[in-house]
Amino acid sequence: MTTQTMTDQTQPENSSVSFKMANALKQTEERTKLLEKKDSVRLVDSPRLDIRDLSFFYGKFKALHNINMQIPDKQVTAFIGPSGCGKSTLLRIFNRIFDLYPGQRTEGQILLDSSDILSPKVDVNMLRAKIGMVFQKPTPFPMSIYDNVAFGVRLYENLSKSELDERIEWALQRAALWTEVKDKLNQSGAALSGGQQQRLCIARGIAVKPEVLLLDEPTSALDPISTTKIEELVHELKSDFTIAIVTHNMQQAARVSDYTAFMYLGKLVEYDHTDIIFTNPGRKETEDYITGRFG
Ligand SMILES: Nc1ncnc2c1ncn2[C@@H]1O[C@H](COP(=O)(O)OP(=O)(O)OP(=O)(O)O)[C@@H](O)[C@H]1O
Repeated sequence: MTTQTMTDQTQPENSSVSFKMANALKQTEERTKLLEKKDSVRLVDSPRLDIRDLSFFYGKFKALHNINMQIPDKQVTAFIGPSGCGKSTLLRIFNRIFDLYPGQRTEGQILLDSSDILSPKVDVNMLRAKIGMVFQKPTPFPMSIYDNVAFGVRLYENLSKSELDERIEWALQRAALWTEVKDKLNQSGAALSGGQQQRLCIARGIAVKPEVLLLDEPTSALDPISTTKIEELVHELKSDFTIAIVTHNMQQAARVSDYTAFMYLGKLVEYDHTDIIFTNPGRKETEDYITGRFG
């Protein structure tokens, strides 16, 4: 049934319910057409983020071009591609960090739980509780280990002392840091090693129980042992969270991710299951990149 006939049959002229239904149907039809048209798109079984025709501008410079993809729930999606292709720009859109900078703007939509997170109506603080981010360099706040992890929880929730203690322990356990810090929770987070600091930042990120965790090159400043720990952690965390990770390290993408997106010059060139991207990519550019021929 087309949108038009649906509308005609069910709609008393001013019924907002039928109007919404017709609108939703129209959007679905448009989306289907869009997806059929594009080869750099992959639909996933249970999308957590649905990115629709997303473009991004730094002033007049268009850094991202009409990205269409879905990020699957409780899986790890890696973003790879040569320096400057737009990986970090894309990740920073997901929790609207770009809002902090004048002159940066988006076009298109990103749906989370069927609402557009790019809408001006969205409460950005609440959005950042749902979509947490961990940066390249560990960035513990200048406060104790406990207060670092409690920081976001205190902002968004009103827990009793014992509930907060429980949440801190849970987050540090999930971040595989509890046994190393449980006897020094009041010490400064800055006194931990780089790898521990990054796990502290992950604990801080998950303490508010976000739906999505964004990791922007989380191991690039770490030694190999800490890197392995974070990679194991990423694998563990996907049972609870949807994870998107930007990495320069292709072995890392191959090891930790279920899906991989290859970007080049602000475009999504190819997006597929990680084993397909690394063993049988569909595009020459992807093959050239993963075999080290450029980038
Ligand atoms: N603040 C900014 N103002 C203007 N242009 C920017 C800004 N930040 C990034 N760009 C440009 O946007 C494009 C994408 O940059 P981005 O940092 O997202 O790439 P990337 O793939 O994450 O690179 P890298 O792997 O080196 O971190 C590049 O051309 C970059 O020069």
